[in-house]
Amino acid sequence: MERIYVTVRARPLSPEESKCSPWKISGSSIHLTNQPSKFEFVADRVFGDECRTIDVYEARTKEIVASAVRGFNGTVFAYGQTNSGKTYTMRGSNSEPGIIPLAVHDLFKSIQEAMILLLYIFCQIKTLPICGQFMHVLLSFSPKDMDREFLLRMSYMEIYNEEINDLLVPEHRKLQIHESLERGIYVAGLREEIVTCAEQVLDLMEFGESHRHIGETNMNLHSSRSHTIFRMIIESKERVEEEGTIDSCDAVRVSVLNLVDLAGSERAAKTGAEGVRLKEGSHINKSLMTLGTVIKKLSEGAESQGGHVPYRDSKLTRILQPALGGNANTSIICNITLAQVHADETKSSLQFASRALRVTNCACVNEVLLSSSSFVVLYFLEISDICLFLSCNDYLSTNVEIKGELIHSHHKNEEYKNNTHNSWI
Ligand SMILES: Nc1ncnc2c1ncn2[C@@H]1O[C@H](COP(=O)(O)OP(=O)(O)OP(=O)(O)O)[C@@H](O)[C@H]1O
Repeated sequence: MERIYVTVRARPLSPEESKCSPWKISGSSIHLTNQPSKFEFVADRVFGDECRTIDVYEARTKEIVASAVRGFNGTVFAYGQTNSGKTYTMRGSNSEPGIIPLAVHDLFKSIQEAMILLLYIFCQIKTLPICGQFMHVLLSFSPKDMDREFLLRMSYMEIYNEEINDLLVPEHRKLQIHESLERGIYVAGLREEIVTCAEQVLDLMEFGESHRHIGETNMNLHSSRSHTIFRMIIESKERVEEEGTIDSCDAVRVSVLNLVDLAGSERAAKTGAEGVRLKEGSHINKSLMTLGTVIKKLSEGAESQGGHVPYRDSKLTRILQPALGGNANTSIICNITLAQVHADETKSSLQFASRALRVTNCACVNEVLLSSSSFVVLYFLEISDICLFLSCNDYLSTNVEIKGELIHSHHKNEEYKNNTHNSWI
């Protein structure tokens, strides 16, 4: 069991704003200096306005990415009021890459380093002095991780006015969420593009970005009017001598890495929103309120006590359900501003973050053993759209057989083999 990791990032202030900021950061705590009733919040890390995105990335996301390569699901999302720097943090700019490009580069680098290291080991480099960097890589991979081949897919979707649009295929709009025994929770019809290098992923991301809903408000010239979920699906298996065959007993791992840029909560009085912008703002606020309720319920232990958690009240929480109290390593980056004029909004973002700190998840390696005669599920598997659950009783055993069969046939399927044959790296 591991709790959600919470990082706070404050965006830079104008010289005017910084003269009268009521906030003070010290270490991993932040508090209001001018209130009789003391407001203080302690996070895992608090970054002031001079920090760089790479520092925020290294606080936790880097580890989540490395775990995703090893088969653990991971989710990182940026939360905060409008204009607080969420898109700046997640997507970044040319001069300062965001969490998504940093994670994508790291993902491919981890896979490549593992392969290089394997070669070194084959060459008996153990007898030579090992420098610090190699030692670090060596420690982060077990020998089993090194001798694996990977198949990566990416998808990119937005939730705009409670409708799901595929950003990789702009004509795929109003997609539906489904749940089935075989596939778990999934977005039907969402394109999953097979990718083999970081540049390809970032080009696809740029393409997706150009179709995202962005609009001008009084608070932000380029305000995100939708939540976006950038997703990498990482499938891996042990490298076998004979290519293209499923061994008599193959272990397949599939993990999902979600990098989420939420739209920001907003007050119409401040954004000056009317008409379309007002409608967008009300959808944004409504879904963020559901996210807040889900986090509140989880922080009070509702799920473990059999209580109701309203995941279904918004598309956002429904899609992110596994990351909220489920099988994933999850981190929240809470973007705030220290300006006096937004003190109430910042306080409310920090209250959300403090509840998130009390939510625990249970991440485990998603691996299934496929054998030609039977299949043994080790943990929980989400393969593209197929979910398997650890089975201890008859009901789940039956499902495991159905899903194991599906995965088995998935891998044996000629179309799957042809489509993916040259894409394993
Ligand atoms: N850490 C930072 N350093 C420099 N500029 C920043 C930083 N954070 C935010 N900004 C700038 O502030 C503006 C608003 O940031 P951004 O669009 O990322 O906010 P947001 O929280 O995503 O807003 P919205 O919810 O309205 O989409 C942008 O011009 C961005 O470049």
